[in-house]
Amino acid sequence: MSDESKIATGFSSPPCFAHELELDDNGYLGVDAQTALDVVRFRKAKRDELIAARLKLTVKERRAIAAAIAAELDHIISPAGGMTISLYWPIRGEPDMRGWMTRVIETGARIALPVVKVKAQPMIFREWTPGCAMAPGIWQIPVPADGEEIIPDVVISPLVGFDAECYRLGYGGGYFDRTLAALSPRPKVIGIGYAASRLSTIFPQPHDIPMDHIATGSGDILTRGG
Ligand SMILES: Nc1nc2c(c(=O)[nH]1)N(C=O)[C@@H](CNc1ccc(C(=O)N[C@@H](CCC(=O)O)C(=O)O)cc1)CN2
Ligand SMILES: Nc1ncnc2c1ncn2[C@@H]1O[C@H](COP(=O)(O)OP(=O)(O)OP(=O)(O)O)[C@@H](O)[C@H]1O
Repeated sequence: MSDESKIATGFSSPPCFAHELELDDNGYLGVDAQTALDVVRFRKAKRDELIAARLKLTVKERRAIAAAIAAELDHIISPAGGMTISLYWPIRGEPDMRGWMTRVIETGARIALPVVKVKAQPMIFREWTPGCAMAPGIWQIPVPADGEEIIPDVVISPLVGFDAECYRLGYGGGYFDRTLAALSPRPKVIGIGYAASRLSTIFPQPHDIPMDHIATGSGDILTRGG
């Protein structure tokens, strides 16, 4: 601790900022309105920047990174019969993991995709198999057209950005955070994205749920708290 803050507070531990927290409409602790607005602005600017940067990668580069991420995923979770793993249908330059999804099914594991049934609510998951009937979901992203709701053991989520604490920056809908908050027991959560999408911090807010691992195909798998 710096001498300056010791002098300022007279205490040997950092000051408590609990008085700056308040309950929002959802009943959870939030930061003050100005801070929340600053974070929203920062995230929007970073999203636009990071998506534009990854769209500049060539198809060949993106393919090589997706293959390296697949190898890291095999290392982290070893897909096998009895497991249900959720992934995503790639958009806007996200790593395309559809080849790996098919290989995972060959191990006997099941693949699920997220479905936004109600805007600004937790997503549900439906099983995906190669060639299954698909229908356009939110943002026209294809989702399995029908099938019962299933609960994944492992959720693999695409990252627009991430930080060293394994916090995720997504598309600003709060969908993964809401979904993870609603799942009990909580699945293992792995974020995947590009090494160049790393930020020093995403300024985590009370609603942000960190990933357990982040794989970028760079050979350096991030583990929360590790
Ligand atoms: N490929 C893929 N599929 C996915 C996700 C993903 O990240 N990647 N999702 C992962 O979650 C879900 C969709 N995520 C979405 C996130 C935001 C908005 C959206 O409407 N954003 C608003 C801004 C929100 C706001 O500011 O309140 C917008 O762009 O206008 C839509 C879908 C489900 N499917
Ligand atoms: N558990 C929750 N309950 C209620 N609102 C939430 C919850 N999680 C997130 N939100 C809301 O969603 C908004 C967007 O969150 P955030 O910026 O973290 O989205 P994101 O993780 O980038 O998006 P996505 O997961 O959709 O890709 C937040 O400002 C917050 O109001």
